[in-house]
Amino acid sequence: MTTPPVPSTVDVEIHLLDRGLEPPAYAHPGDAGADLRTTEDVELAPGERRLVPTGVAIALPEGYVALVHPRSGLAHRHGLSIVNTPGTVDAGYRGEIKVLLVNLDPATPVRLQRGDRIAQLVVQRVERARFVAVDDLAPSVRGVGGYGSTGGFAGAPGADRPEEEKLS
Ligand SMILES: O=c1ccn([C@H]2C[C@H](O)[C@@H](COP(=O)(O)OP(=O)(O)OP(=O)(O)O)O2)c(=O)[nH]1
Ligand SMILES: [Mg+2]
Repeated sequence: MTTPPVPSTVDVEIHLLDRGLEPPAYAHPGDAGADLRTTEDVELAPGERRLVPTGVAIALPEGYVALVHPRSGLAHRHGLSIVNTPGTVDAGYRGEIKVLLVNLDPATPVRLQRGDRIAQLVVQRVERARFVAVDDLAPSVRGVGGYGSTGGFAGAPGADRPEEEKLS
């Protein structure tokens, strides 16, 4: 019988700037994102965006990043998203993590109360690139094709036109 692998964890220092709120937490074992809460009551009109505080500051180890992702349930039910999704929290950042919320619903305001879970923080390893200048890039199968070069969806306007024509 094989033993299940031990989940990978990393210690991340956290400073709770608002001790009245629950700290970020994973809702289930195996979840990638730990939920972040708003410290404030917030009302967002349709189309409005707002930088919302979470009351949390962290010190990531070098070689890690924390990404601020929307919560899919709030996006689905209320059209609540994040303008700069996913937000990037650098390893060297010691300030309060904030969430740039946007109400994408065309008609209905979003009303959040202090303590509501508004986003999720995904901590992951990240490589730093050493950029090496060259005159010719290594060839690849894709080459310079992008922006829909492999096709879109069947009902899209112009879907019957050749791929090269649609790109120009
Ligand atoms: O959703 C986010 C995104 C960023 N930040 C904080 C942490 C991050 O390390 C810092 C800078 O973010 P970013 O590099 O994305 O913004 P910038 O516009 O490039 O600002 P800067 O010039 O400070 O790097 O802001 C957040 O709290 N929440
Ligand atoms: Mg930056």
